[in-house]
Amino acid sequence: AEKSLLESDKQALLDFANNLPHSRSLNWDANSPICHNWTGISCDDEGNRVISVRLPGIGLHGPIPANTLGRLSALRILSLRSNAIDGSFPLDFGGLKNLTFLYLHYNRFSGPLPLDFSLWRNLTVLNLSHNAFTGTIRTSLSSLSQLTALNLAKNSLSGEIPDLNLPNLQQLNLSDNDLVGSVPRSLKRFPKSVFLGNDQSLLDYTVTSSPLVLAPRDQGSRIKNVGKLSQNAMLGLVVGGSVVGLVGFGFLLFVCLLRRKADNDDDVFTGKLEKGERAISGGEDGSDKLAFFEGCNYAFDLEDLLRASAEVLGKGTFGTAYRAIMENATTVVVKRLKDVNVGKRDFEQQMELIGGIKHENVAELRAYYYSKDEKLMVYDYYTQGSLSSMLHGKRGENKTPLDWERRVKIALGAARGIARVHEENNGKLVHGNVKSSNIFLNPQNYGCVSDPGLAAVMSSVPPPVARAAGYCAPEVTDTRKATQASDVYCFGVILLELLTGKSPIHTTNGDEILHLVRWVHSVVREEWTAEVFDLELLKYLNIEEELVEMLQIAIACVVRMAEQRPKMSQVVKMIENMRPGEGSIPMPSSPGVV
Ligand SMILES: Nc1ncnc2c1ncn2[C@@H]1O[C@H](COP(=O)(O)OP(=O)(O)OP(=O)(O)O)[C@@H](O)[C@H]1O
Repeated sequence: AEKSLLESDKQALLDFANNLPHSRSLNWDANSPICHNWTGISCDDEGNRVISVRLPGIGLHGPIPANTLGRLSALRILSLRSNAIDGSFPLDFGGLKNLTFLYLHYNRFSGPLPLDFSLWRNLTVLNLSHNAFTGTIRTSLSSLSQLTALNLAKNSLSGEIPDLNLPNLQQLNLSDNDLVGSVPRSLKRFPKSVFLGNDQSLLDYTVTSSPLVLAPRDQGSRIKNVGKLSQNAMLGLVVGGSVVGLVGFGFLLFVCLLRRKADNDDDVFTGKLEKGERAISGGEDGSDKLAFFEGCNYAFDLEDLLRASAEVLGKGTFGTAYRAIMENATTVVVKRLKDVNVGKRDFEQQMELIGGIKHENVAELRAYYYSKDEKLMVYDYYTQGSLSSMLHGKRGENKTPLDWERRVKIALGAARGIARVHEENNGKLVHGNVKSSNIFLNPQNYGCVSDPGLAAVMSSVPPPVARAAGYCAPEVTDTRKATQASDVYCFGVILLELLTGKSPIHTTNGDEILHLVRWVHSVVREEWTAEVFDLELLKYLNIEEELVEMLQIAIACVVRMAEQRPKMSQVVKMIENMRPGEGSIPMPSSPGVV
């Protein structure tokens, strides 16, 4: 049955190519294997269905013939950008229920946008810019809860912009249309540039500041009542606030504590922490205290945190990370969690579990804080940044050259760290968020994993934002439930990042989004193995064998069937075997000892 599905996909593509003139020839030979040889076509791992059609700049001209591409019911990626296709948006695309990326920009499409976008629930990126679409922007776009990028620029769309409720939307462009009215509330977080080239009235709004900065005015009257310490905190925050680019983290905490303070009159602040003291907070209900872990050498408490100035490091799946610099120059990372759905007891239990992991390859949780309104975690600050920023650079900066030796150490360390996490809780703890922005370097320059076990306290694993989507094991896309096997998959993606130097989801010249795992598979399948590797690595001599060996380990980790993936402890052994010398490095703390 599967073969016949592929056969009908093939027929649909032939019908398409035979009925739409194109100035460049396609090598779509009915007798050659479609998944391997046909330009622009890729299939799923089993080779049963066509999942991606990419035909940019082929010189396609004329309308898309009806009942052709619309029959590719397993299609996830469709790119026909930069052609000369005209006519209206094909009605039969409604059958492409799995469509995730749709690129039709730089064509001559005209007529209205489809009425009902809810047909494409998985749509993540939609680019229809540089066409001649008319009519209104559809309200039904709101049903695309996965949408991260929407580009409708350079069309002739008219009317008002509907209030689109798209929480995951990160990129928007509606410029150069004939839109009127005002920018709806939901889109005021985007800069004015995305509305340029429409009616002037659209530019008359104030960009809403980051929703992070809590500054309720009515708190002002309470400030007088909080005594000396808090006045110091105020001072701290004024100083912090005067530094450009710093957000008043103190203020943030301050406000939230103030609220508590007003609610119950306990003293909010504990005294200084004795070295090594287990300081799970002294307050009556303990709700306002930072809970530190044993052996923590930090001499700071909430009061110091209050006075810290902080900078937003980034927003992640589970919340926002801040770099907080204390007055004594201690720098920590504070993670402010959103959507925690467990009670205090369960939260504490999970934090104790995570904080109890003492291992050189697991970033240590130093302290945490739980109150009704605020859940915080405190980590060391890693000055070198994450593996992600080292490999891919933040906006082109920060890129650290990583030679092969360093990459092997990072891979090995991260593998050991994840394996250690998997031993916790009677061998049941899942990391749940393995990705290169959660890998740091320990003092010996081995990889070190951060952020384990958070999924357990969160309401649900949110749909991955585009950046994280490349790590998502295929089964997790449906189940939304991370497992140890899905951690192994994510680790495999990190190995691929280390080998290729590419991001798990990367764009090619023409804004198209490629999925690293699929890309590697397609290249390896066609036996261009050498082309897979990071150019920077190819300048080192005599490492080819190790590169290929590591590639094999990576591919074993990202196999589609979860039960066929190796266990993390086996992955550690495989990497160690590649490097006989590495296996003998003693581990400072034996697993399980807290
Ligand atoms: N302890 C740390 N030291 C230095 N940088 C950090 C630390 N923890 C996080 N970061 C950086 O801060 C940014 C935001 O981190 P955060 O963990 O909130 O998001 P993320 O890693 O992108 O996603 P997720 O929430 O899914 O882990 C990332 O670039 C991350 O690498």
